[in-house]
Amino acid sequence: VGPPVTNVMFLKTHKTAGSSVLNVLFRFAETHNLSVALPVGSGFHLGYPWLFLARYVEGLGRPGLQQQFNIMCNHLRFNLPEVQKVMPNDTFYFTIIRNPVFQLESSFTYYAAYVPAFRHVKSLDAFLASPWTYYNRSAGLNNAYARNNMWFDLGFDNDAPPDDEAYVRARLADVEQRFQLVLIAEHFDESMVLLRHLLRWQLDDVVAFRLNSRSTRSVTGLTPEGRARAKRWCALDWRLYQHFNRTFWARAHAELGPRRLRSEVARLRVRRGELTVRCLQDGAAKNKSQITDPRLRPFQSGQADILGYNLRPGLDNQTQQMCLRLVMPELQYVARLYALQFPDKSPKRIPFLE
Ligand SMILES: Nc1ncnc2c1ncn2[C@@H]1O[C@H](COP(=O)(O)OS(=O)(=O)O)[C@@H](OP(=O)(O)O)[C@H]1O
Repeated sequence: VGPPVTNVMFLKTHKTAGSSVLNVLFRFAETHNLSVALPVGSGFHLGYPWLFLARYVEGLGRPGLQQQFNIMCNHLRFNLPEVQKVMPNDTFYFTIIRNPVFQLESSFTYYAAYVPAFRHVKSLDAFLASPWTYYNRSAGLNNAYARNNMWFDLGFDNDAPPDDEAYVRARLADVEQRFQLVLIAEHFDESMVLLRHLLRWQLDDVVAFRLNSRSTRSVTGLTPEGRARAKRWCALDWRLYQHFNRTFWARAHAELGPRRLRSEVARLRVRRGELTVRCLQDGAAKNKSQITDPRLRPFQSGQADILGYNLRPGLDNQTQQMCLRLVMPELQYVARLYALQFPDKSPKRIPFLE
C-alpha cells in the first residue's frame, strides 16, 4: 500500500491495443491534473520512427516551463537516456505487446499505402511467401512497420539475426530491466488488473472501451502457412512475445494469485458492462459513417475500417463528460490535452475534421 503512482511512462508499440491504454493514461492525467509529455507543435507522436529525443516534447527546455512530466505515452521509438530527460527518476515504465502474427496483419491493413515493403503487394500472404522481393533494409525507417515492429519500437535493430542467441537474450534482459511490466494485448483485462494493482489506482481508472479496432470486414485471416511464415519473418518479435507472455502469467500469479486475478477481472468486466450501457448508444461500436459527432471520429488509414462510438443522447453534463473521455479517439485527446496544457500556443489541428 501507498499513494497511487503518478509518474508513468508507457511505451506505445504499434497495433497492439496501445490506443486503449493511452486512453486510460490520458483520462488519469486529465482527472488528476497531471502533466503529459505531449508532441511538440502540430505533431501527434514523439518523433516516430526516429529514435526519441527530448526535444520532441512540447515545452521542454523553455525557461519557466516545467522540465519533467508525469505521464508519457505517445508513440515513440524508445531511447532511454532521452526519455530520462523528460521523466522523473521514480517513473513506472511499462509497455504492451501482441501476438506478432496479428500485430503484423493489423499493421499490413493499416499501413499498406505508407510502408514501402507493403505498397506493391496485394496481400499479406503474398508478402510473406517472398518477403525479400518487397522488403529492402535500406528503404528507410518506414519499413519498420513490416518486420519486428515491436522490437523496433523498443529501440532495437529489427533486422538483427534472430538466431544470435546471446543478442536476443541480452535485449530481452534489457526490456526486463527497464520495464516494470510488459502487458499482453490478448489478455487485456488481466493486463489492466495487474497494472492497476502495481499503480495502486482505482478500478474505474483502468476500465477502457476497445479503441482503434477494425470492423471484422477489414480483418483478413492468414492461411496456416502464412501464420507460420509470419512467425519466422518476425522471429525477434516472436521471441519477445513468447518470453513476456510467460513472465506475465508468472507475475500475475505472484502478485495476485489466480483466484484474486479472476475475481478482479470479473469486476472489471462488470464495470465495463455498466459503463457500456450508461455511455454508449446501442451499447456498441460504430463504423465511421455511423459516427455523428466529429469529435468522436477516429482517424482512418489504409484498408482498415476503424470503429468508434456514439454517446447515448440525453446524458447529464457530468456523465457526458465522463463518457466522452472514455470514447475520445487518440488524436482528439492529444489536441484536447495540448490545449489545456498550452493555452497560449496555437491548438493542434486535426486535418480530417476540417
Ligand atoms: N481492449 C483491447 N483488447 C484487445 N485488442 C484491442 C483492445 N483495444 C484495441 N485492440 C486492438 O489493438 C489494435 C489497435 O492497436 P493500437 O491502438 O496500438 O494501434 S495504433 O498503433 O495506435 O494505430 C486493433 O487491432 P486490429 O483490430 O486487429 O487492427 C484493436 O482491435
